[in-house]
Amino acid sequence: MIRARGLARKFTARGRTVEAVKGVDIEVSEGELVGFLGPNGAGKTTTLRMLTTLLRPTAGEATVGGCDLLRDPVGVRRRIGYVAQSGGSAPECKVVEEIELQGRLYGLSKAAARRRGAALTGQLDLSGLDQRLTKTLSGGQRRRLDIALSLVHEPKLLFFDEPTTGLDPQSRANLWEHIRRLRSEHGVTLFLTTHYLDEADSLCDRILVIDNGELVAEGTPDALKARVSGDGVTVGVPEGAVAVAAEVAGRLPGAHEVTTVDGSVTFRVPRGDTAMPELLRALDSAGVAMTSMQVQRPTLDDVFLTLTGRSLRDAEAGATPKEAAHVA
Ligand SMILES: Nc1ncnc2c1ncn2[C@@H]1O[C@H](COP(=O)(O)OP(=O)(O)OP(=O)(O)O)[C@@H](O)[C@H]1O
Repeated sequence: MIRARGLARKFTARGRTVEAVKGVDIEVSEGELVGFLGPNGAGKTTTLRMLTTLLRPTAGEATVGGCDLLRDPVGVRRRIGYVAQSGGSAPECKVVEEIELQGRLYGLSKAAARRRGAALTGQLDLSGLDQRLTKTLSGGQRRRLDIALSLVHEPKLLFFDEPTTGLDPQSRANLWEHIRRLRSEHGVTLFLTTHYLDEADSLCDRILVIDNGELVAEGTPDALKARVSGDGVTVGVPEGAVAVAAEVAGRLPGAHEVTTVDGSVTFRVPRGDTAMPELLRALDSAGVAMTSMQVQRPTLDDVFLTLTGRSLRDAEAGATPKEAAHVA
């Protein structure tokens, strides 16, 4: 469905050149739900805008939906849907009118546009809202309308930029369900960008991790997490016993990354659950009473940290602000 080789994009603004995407290879098969994960400013939107023909690459090539990105952009556009971060509905238009208008723009007859509008409002739980002005919709409802608009021409490949940014937890969960159904019930292949770890983890079959315009990893959420060496363990002990507890923890087979913070010791071991009884015995022999204990399976943030040396959240905090002007 998507095959990109060495896709790159530079921006030059006010005499400064930014290499937003530095030559990425992307492969997405039919029926996959693939996430593009990275901090703010990593190059996700730029890549998506290139793959959807909105921005010309400065280097590289791609086929999208079977059409060549550079030689047949119109063919690409016919075969894909794109839900942009900002959405695209007109505020003073009714929901159903907006969908039907989109259908007409894609060349459907009035009757066919009406049928498509009815099918899409049903599919995306918008039936009861079809006479509402789009400006009165909630964030989640507007997102569902954006999806409906992108599906009018029945594309088999949908690009989705930050699907749930700005939504409350309930609307996010609801939107995730709709995204899953697009694939399972309607056979749509999905490529979405996100900087939410939980979103990538729960929704995607496969994740591509991008940082500073380069792909730094790719795999299923589980395979990526397996690249982090072991479970994280945090053990609480009385203030005066932290140094002894750290020494005891460091002697466990395979223990590494031992650190101490206030009244606790954290470290990694290959298997947190099997290390626990041994740690308890060893602490007991050293005369240290454990006050709390937590074992954490690796998260995607641990993956990002392992790969880049920075936490995804820190990377977000240090992101470079976007230039105001687009230099295409
Ligand atoms: N039109 C532009 N002019 C100059 N620089 C740009 C332009 N668009 C993007 N950039 C820069 O390219 C880099 C990648 O931006 P991009 O929007 O692709 O990141 P992103 O991963 O999508 O971030 P976000 O999660 O915030 O949407 C950033 O450094 C950004 O400032």
